[in-house]
Amino acid sequence: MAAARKLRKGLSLDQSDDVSLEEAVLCLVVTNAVEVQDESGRSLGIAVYDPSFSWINHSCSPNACYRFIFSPPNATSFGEDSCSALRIVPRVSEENFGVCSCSEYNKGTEGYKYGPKIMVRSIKRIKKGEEVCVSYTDLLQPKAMRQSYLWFNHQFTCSCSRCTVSPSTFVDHALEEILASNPSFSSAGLDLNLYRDEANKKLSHYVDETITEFLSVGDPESCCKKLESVLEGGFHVEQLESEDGKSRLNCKFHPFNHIALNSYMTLASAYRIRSSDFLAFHSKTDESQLKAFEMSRISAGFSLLLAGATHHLFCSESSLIVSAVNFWKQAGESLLTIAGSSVWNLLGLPISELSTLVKYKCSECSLMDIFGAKSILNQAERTNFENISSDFLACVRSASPKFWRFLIHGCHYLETFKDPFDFRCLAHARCVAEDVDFIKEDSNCEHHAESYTNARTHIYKVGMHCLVYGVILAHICYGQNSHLTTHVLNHVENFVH
Ligand SMILES: C[S@@+](CC[C@H](N)C(=O)[O-])C[C@H]1O[C@@H](n2cnc3c(N)ncnc32)[C@H](O)[C@@H]1O
Repeated sequence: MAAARKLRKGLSLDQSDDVSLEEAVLCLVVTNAVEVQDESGRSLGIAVYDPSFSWINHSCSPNACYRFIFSPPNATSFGEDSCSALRIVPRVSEENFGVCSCSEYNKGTEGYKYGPKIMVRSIKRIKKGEEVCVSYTDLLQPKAMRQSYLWFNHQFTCSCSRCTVSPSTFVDHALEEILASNPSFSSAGLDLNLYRDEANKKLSHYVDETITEFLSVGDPESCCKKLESVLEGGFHVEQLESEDGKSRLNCKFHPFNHIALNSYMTLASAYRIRSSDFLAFHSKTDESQLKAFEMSRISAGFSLLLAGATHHLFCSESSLIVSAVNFWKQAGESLLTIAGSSVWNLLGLPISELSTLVKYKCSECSLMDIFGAKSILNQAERTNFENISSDFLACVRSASPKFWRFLIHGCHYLETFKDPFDFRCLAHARCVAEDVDFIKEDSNCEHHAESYTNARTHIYKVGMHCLVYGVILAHICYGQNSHLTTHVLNHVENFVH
């Protein structure tokens, strides 16, 4: 703004041009600014980078992504001091009228002092001459929501291949999918498409309100109740005329529906908070430790379901890799927290069992052998990523049913899934544990100890696979030295040693 005023003065424009000039500057900022987020995804404000970044257009199926680099490679903390160094300081000089590019800020001894660098990386093969695009919006939203966000925030209508293809892509269809849980409705041959929009709008509003209330008031228990009751019980769309009078259409979200995905994310964090609150506000009796453990289990269950559902979508739309990184990482961390919990002592498994656990090697894929030599990252570049990906999925798919029921015991909604990767049987049949009731009080019984050992081994195995796979994806999106890659590698190494 200062530069623009100076320019106006230089051009001898009169004061009446003030408003339009200031508007023009604000438009320039709004058009070209990007939200800067710290390493944990917290918004720090907006910044305008130089044209090599701000020339990049949006696509809902982008071939590149970006990240911010905050500190020199050896500085890891983000405390008070580094925060003050992150203030974006305007600089005015005669030549450039105060427009200071990020690359300039990062030069020389002042390097990294005034703001984060931005780095753009390809996430797909880009042919010579092909336009490089990033995403300006959340790619796990259905088309109408993406379009409305882009219109209100950037004033354009996206006409990328994902938005214009007809019929819509599998992912866009899936993100809005609802299921009729009313058999008479399905057999009447009525078209569910007619009700999809109405149902999605109505429920999206309710779920958004619940999540907003949770974020502002911070009552995780009420949030869990509300979200689970919508996910499990479904909802009524409207009264339908049928031959035998009026019948109600009862709908449920498909697990790929964007509202369901959003709810899983919220439920995973609400259960995590409930678990730590429980330990903080109750005396450390065996009972309260088991209760807190139950909440951590369910949180991990939602994380794993979210990762499984997103992976399915990612297989059709590879630009969802950025979401996949976060969800696999989150699922891996929650599972390893469960595997390393001291509560297993109460279930008859001494903590010493952990050392046998970490020696575990996967016979079906190389993912478990990598630590020691961080060669998987180089391997991921050399070998076919699809092979690594399908080996990984085969492993976690075969191991998950061996602990899934243990993990989700006590959560009615999660009990409707046979395992976190099988979306065929869906909400129709409840797959409640029939064989072993894992959480029994007589936990010293040999039979249970054996079941717990198996469950724990498989939780550890799948947790490790998820984290390592998350590292591989993070390596593709953010490069070898990214915060995420380092964070995940440290997490795994801490666990192993
Ligand atoms: C950061 S700028 C991108 C570069 C800009 N196209 C240019 O030529 O300077 C953002 C603006 O570009 C335009 N834009 C970006 N992606 C677009 C797209 N997919 N379709 C239409 N306009 C787009 C919008 O006007 C948006 O506000």
